[in-house]
Amino acid sequence: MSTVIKGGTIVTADLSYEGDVRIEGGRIVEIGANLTGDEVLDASGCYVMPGGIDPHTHLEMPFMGTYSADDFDSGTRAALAGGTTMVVDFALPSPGQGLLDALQMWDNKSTRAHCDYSFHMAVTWWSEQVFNEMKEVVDRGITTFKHFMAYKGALMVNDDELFASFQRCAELGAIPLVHAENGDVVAELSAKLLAAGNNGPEAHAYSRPPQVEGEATNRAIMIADMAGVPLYVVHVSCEESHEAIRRARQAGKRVWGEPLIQHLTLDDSEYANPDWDHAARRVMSPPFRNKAHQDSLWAGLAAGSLSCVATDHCAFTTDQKRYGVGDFTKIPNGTGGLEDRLPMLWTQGVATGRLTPQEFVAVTSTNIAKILNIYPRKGAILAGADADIVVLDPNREKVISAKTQQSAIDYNVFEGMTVKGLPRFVLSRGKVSVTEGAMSSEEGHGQFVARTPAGPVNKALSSWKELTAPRKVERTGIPASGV
Ligand SMILES: NC(=O)NCCC(=O)O
Ligand SMILES: [Zn+2]
Ligand SMILES: [Zn+2]
Repeated sequence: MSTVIKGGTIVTADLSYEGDVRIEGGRIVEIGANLTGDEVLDASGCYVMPGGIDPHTHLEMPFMGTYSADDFDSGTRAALAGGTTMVVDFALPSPGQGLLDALQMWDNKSTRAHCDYSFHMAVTWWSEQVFNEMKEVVDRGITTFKHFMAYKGALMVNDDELFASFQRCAELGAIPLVHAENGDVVAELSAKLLAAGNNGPEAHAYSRPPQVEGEATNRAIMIADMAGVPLYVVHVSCEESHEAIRRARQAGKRVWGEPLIQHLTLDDSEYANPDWDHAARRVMSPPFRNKAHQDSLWAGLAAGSLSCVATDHCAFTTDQKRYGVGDFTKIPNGTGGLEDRLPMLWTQGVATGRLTPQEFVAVTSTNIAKILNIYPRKGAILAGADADIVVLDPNREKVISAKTQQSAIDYNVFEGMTVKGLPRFVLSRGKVSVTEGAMSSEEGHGQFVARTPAGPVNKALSSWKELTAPRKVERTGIPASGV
């Protein structure tokens, strides 16, 4: 059985050209003119692009006394509906829990996935057990380790733990990720705000000013540099953090920054909304920022100082958000976005001229595939690549509404916004999973994507570090001790 995507414009991270794409056995087998197949998908007037890869999701994650509401069923349906064909979710051991134990939990949950997926492993505490299990985790194809510099008293790790874990990542050819916010300062500011009676959702934003993010980003960059390892900074929301990444990259450090579609398109005026639910639904860390920070993030995507657009999809229902009535620190942190990332980025990025279609592909798919060392199996339209494809119709439009979304929650932070640029078809390893908004995906179709460590950047960096490592100077004729 073969499928041909016919008559579209193929757009990759570096090229745009007319061509048909033939798929067999879940892979792209041929690209050319006038191809034939058993099934034909009409892509005329559309862009044929690598399916989106969302490198940052939290599906059915235990967090702040509850579980995020989208699981691998609804979450990956939402992904596919919006043109995302792979998600990378965070396996999150609770402090004291083994990494392999947590991995087993995530393996069990992910059997419901409709699209392919991989995991990052979180390092939420440090011990000999964690040190040892990191090797086994890498051997199982998980080569990225996330560290929370915030959430003091829960997931946060301190600088000595960061340094130890980063050095272990360097040895294993793995990449550390950081949630960069100064958790000590956030805890102090939160307590101060609460003591002053400032307990509404807007206080969440006051407790996490851009400085806490800029400071932690810079600290993580320097610690990674000393450990001799690349660094990936998740949910970069502000100029302070972007500036630290930009400066590091200009100095030759291997650092990637990931803004979220929410931070690019929604701003902090949301927290001033008089409706408590409206504001609380938008509580996430880092919080939404002002327009100047948004401009910085857009500029970073165009300039290449920021690399990937993610969602940090961590959706909680309104009832769950209400755990924090009277105390903003108890509002579960997180927002949704999986279904909306590509259409929002196309509408507000490509249609406005802030990004080219090629840059769109780079920041939604190809760059992260390269960082994760799964390119060109993922993130590419090439013979041999997995047929994870979005056929994007630049003229299809809709108004975003919670009523028609795949996500299990009862609202959408982009509610009422018009998006133009929607999938006509979405294919997951060759399976047509979405046709003009109608779902035909299959629970359990998604497969785990194992990754290999020591990608090109890790290799280059370790060669450089080895070359420039401290070396003892061998001397002859050393004078006698002066004592
Ligand atoms: N971002 C957020 O508020 N929630 C999800 C967990 C995290 O990434 O910090
Ligand atoms: Zn985070
Ligand atoms: Zn996250």
